[in-house]
Amino acid sequence: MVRVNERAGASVVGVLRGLGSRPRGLTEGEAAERLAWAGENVVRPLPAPGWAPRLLRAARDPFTGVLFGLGVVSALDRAWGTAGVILVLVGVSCVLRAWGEMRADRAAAALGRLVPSTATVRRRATESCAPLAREVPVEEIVPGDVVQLAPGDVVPADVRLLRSRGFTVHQAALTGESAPVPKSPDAADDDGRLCFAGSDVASGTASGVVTATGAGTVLAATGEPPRRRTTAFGRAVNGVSWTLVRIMALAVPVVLAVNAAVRGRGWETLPFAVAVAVGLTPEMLPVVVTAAFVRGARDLAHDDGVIVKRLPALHDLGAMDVLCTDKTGTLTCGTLVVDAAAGDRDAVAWAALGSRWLLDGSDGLGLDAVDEALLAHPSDVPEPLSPGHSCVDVLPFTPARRLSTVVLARPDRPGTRMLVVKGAVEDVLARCAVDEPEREALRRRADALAGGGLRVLAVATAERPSRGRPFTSADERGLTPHGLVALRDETAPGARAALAALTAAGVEVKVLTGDHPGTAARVCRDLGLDLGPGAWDVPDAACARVLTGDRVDTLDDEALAELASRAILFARCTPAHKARVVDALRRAGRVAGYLGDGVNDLPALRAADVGVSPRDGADAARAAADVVLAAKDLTSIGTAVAAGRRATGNIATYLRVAVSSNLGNVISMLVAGVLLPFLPMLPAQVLAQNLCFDAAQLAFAYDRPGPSVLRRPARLRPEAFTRFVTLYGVFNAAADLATFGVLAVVASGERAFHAGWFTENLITQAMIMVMLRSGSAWGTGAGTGGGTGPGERTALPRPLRIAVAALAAIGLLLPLSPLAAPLRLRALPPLYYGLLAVVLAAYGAGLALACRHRSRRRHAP
Ligand SMILES: Nc1ncnc2c1ncn2[C@@H]1O[C@H](COP(=O)(O)OP(=O)(O)OP(=O)(O)O)[C@@H](O)[C@H]1O
Ligand SMILES: [Mg+2]
Repeated sequence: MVRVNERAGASVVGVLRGLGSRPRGLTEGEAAERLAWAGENVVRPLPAPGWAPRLLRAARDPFTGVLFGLGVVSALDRAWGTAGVILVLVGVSCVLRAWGEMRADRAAAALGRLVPSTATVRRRATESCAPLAREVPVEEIVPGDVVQLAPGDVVPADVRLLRSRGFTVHQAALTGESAPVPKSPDAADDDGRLCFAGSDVASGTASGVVTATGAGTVLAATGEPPRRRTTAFGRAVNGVSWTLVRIMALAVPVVLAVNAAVRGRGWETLPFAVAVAVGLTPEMLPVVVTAAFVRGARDLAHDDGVIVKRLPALHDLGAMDVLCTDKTGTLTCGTLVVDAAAGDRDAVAWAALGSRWLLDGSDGLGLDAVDEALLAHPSDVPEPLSPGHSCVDVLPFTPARRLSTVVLARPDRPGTRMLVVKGAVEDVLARCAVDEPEREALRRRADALAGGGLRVLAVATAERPSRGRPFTSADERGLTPHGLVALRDETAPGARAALAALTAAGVEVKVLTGDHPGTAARVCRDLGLDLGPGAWDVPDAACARVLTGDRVDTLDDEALAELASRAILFARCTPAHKARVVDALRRAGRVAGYLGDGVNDLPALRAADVGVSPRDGADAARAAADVVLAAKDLTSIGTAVAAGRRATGNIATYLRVAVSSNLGNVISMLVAGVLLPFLPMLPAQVLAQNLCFDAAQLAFAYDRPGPSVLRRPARLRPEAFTRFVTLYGVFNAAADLATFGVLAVVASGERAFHAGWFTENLITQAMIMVMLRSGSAWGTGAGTGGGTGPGERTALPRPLRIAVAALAAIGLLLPLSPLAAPLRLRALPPLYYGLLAVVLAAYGAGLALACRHRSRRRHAP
């Protein structure tokens, strides 16, 4: 029935007629009917991928690539046993990875649904009723609905504009382009008249008729939105993966060369060399990662109402070492009150007049806290204009302009128009025609008021001859100032404590605001952020801790990265400045979070490693954020950071334990391969052992890391990781070699050797699972290459206790069970177990000593 987008070019009347709608909107009955045939307005850029694409994507990971390569090499060599084992490993790891991703996507989608979004539509109860603007869930929008749009809204469907005022949108979700694009019903082409689902309203207000919903929108047709750059989590996992891949690739030639040099063996050692390399893979990584994230995100949603929309953001939260936050509405309450005594009566009256016309022209939409405060202020002065005047145009506020203008027509002077301009003091004064001393005096007064923590606006007016074309920002010139308006904004309760807690947890806090540096500096000091000595208005040297947007503009990327690391407060920032500062911090190697609630925070929310928005922030801010906080309660960000660190700590524990024991095995296999006349481990045994290890290590997703993990940013650091696994890998190999010695004395034959090593391997693995986890009684191995202080032990959670006990039991009992024969293992003499106990005791003592030594070194002053 209603074909849509191609009608965009038609006249407003034509479009409305084509859609069976009217400027007053649909009736509730019509809307319900249309919902039934058009379906819910759910824009899903791509249907959730099925198994095949997921498996393909899983196969693209570096481990799978190496494993697959090794499998091909084995097959070419006709080593069918090894090739078979590898094939099983590749298959299992791809399936697990795909399954993990599916679970993660479902969990994220379920969490995402907890953050509902709404849109404002104009509808009528019945045909004869007056239209009412009301909020409806975005899913209930139908073609023909008349929607109203204001700054911070996400455009809910494809919309043909009917009316607009200074309307601009970000189309980043569609085009990746971040600058706001103007839209108007009078634009020359379709692109200018249409707003697309998924765009964010940057400034101004508009109403429009919905031309397409759900799968019919351009967003649905375009497919996946432009991908964000690699996240901190992706970088960390890549770093660790490639370290392992390098070791794996090195293992094959080393095994071949050593065997050739020492034993004079040729290519026949290839299958064995391959098995050694395969032994290094941490196959369970994707499963442990998903389980840790899903669990962390569920707990956060359940206990604290914090929604993690992109699961790896949990790692990025834990890894975050700098949090940039906006000020107004985030660190402050955002409920402004006019301070009449501090400002000028004349200015307050003019500003209130401007706000009133803004309200009138926008159906109450698009008013921000400043205008609301002015409207709420009880007027004690007469109207500055005689009654009967009307508003003919509006140049709305944008964070880049920092001012707003209403254009009024006066009945007493028909040929002229009156411009009423209010905005940031610097920006308004720059447009005023006054002599230097007066300008300077106003500026000084504004600085003094700002220094007291007040938000200050300047108000100015001008008369212009009326003319045919609309007024533009070029007309905001030669103004006459009317003085200053001062507004009070209390700091948010709990903000000081929350910032202190973040700082104590190793997260540096920086404030990025569009406000005056004086006002912002005062708020920072009130919240306990140390800005150092010196005044904000002395550039650079005196106070490097405060930077303004103007100064940011003069710096190249390198200089900005350096200064941004030192500065605490960035004032008079446009949205672009905020994003540039966040980018600079990331370039300087920091993991940067951004906390913000408004349209002026959107580019920065997208630029950050992790974007955080409060639930009552603008729709667009919530849509752009990775994490949505329950309320304006800043303490919950600390809770979310702790959850992120816990999840990362568990992943790191898994990696450390899995890779140290695997590396230990590789070293032992290398040595044993040279010493023994037979293979130290058969492919089937490698697989059985891997399966046991993998199953047991899944329990790490349910570990509770020690408190030290929560004390500083938790990052997977490839270098620290490599050092750690090398040290404990060598330890592990030493225990293996001691066991080989024991076996040489008490056992004879291939099967006994394999059985002896199998038992020792599983028990040592159980031991390091207990001893190398963070928060263990042996005081080591914390989070991510870090260390646990003395007395920080946390009890072994139940899943881990069961896993460890089962692993040790299988190690002891399998060679005695009926499974021993198919695995080509054999029972061992009792003497072996006695001697093994001695080896294990020595290994345990050695581990404990090494752990203590490491942790003492870390905690040395
Ligand atoms: N409705 C408004 N009308 C006119 N000027 C405004 C209005 N709102 C804000 N301003 C001025 O523009 C400046 C920048 O506003 P912007 O919204 O970018 O940031 P902010 O609200 O001050 O701070 P934050 O970035 O911390 O949210 C304000 O400091 C104020 O001087
Ligand atoms: Mg804000």
